[in-house]
Amino acid sequence: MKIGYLGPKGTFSEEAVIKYTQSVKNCEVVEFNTIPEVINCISDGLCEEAVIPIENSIEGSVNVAVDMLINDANGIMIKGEVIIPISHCLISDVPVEFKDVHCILSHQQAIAQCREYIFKKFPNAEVKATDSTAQAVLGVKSKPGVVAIGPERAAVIYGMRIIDRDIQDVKENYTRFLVLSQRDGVITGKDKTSIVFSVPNVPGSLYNALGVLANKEINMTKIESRPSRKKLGEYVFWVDIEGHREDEIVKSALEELKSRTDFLKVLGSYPKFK
Ligand SMILES: O=C(O)C(=O)C[C@]1(C(=O)O)C=C[C@@H](O)C=C1
Repeated sequence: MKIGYLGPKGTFSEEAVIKYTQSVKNCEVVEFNTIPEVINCISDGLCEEAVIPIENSIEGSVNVAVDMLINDANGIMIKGEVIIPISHCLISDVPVEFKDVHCILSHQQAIAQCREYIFKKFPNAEVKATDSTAQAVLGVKSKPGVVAIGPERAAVIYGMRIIDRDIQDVKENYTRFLVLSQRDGVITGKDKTSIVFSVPNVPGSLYNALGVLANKEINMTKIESRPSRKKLGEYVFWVDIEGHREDEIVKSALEELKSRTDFLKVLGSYPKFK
C-alpha cells in the first residue's frame, strides 16, 4: 500500500507518517511537494492513503487542507488521526551571526508558529514561504545570511547547522494530522466523527443544529467555521463529535441534522489518537 505525505524527507509530515506507519504492515511512503498534491494523490490513483496536517495548537487550522476537504475532496474520507509535538529550529548551512541574517525561509504554518520570535530577533529580515519546512532547509544550502525554520531531523538529513532550538512562540506545540483514504475507519469503541454542514441564514439555525447533539448527549470536540466561498458572511461549519457514524446514537443524530441543515457531509469516523 502507498501512503502519500508532504515531502521532501525531513518534514514534520514525514515524522507523522513514520508514527502512523508503525502500526501499518507492508506500506511504502510517497513524497509530494505540496499539501493539495498530497490530498489529490488518492483521487489521482497514485496512493491508497495520505497523511496531511490539519491543525496546530498555536496557529490553528491548515486552511488549505480544511478547505479542500470541505469543498473539493469528494470520495475521500478520514480514517485516522496522528498528533505529534512540533519543535522548530533555526537552521543554516554555514555559521552565521544573528545580525547577518537577512532572509528566513519556511512553510507558512511554521513561520506563523514562530511569529513573535522572528519579529523580536530579525525585525528587518525578509520572510519567504516555501512548500514545506524541509524544502526551506534545502533552500539555505550555500547561502550565507539565509536561514530556515524547520525540524531538527531535516537539519540532520541535509547536513545543516542548528543555530537555535525550540523557537516556536509557545514551547508546548502540537500538530494534528489526518489519515485520508477512500474509506473511513471501522468501529473501535473510541471513535470520533468529522462532519461539515451549513445552516440557513435565519435566527437560531446553528443553535438548532447543535441542539441535536446536545439532546442526544453527544460530545463535540471541535467546531470551526470557514467561509462558504459563495457570499461574504456565509459560513460552513466543521464539527468533530465523539462516536462512530455507525453507532446508533450518532446515526440518528446525523439523520436529524440533515433536516436542520442546508448541506451536510460526513468526512469520516476514525479512532481517537491515544
Ligand atoms: O512543512 C512541514 O514540515 C510540514 O509537514 C507541514 C506543517 C503544516 O503545514 O502544519 C506540519 C507541521 C507543522 O505545523 C508545520 C508545518
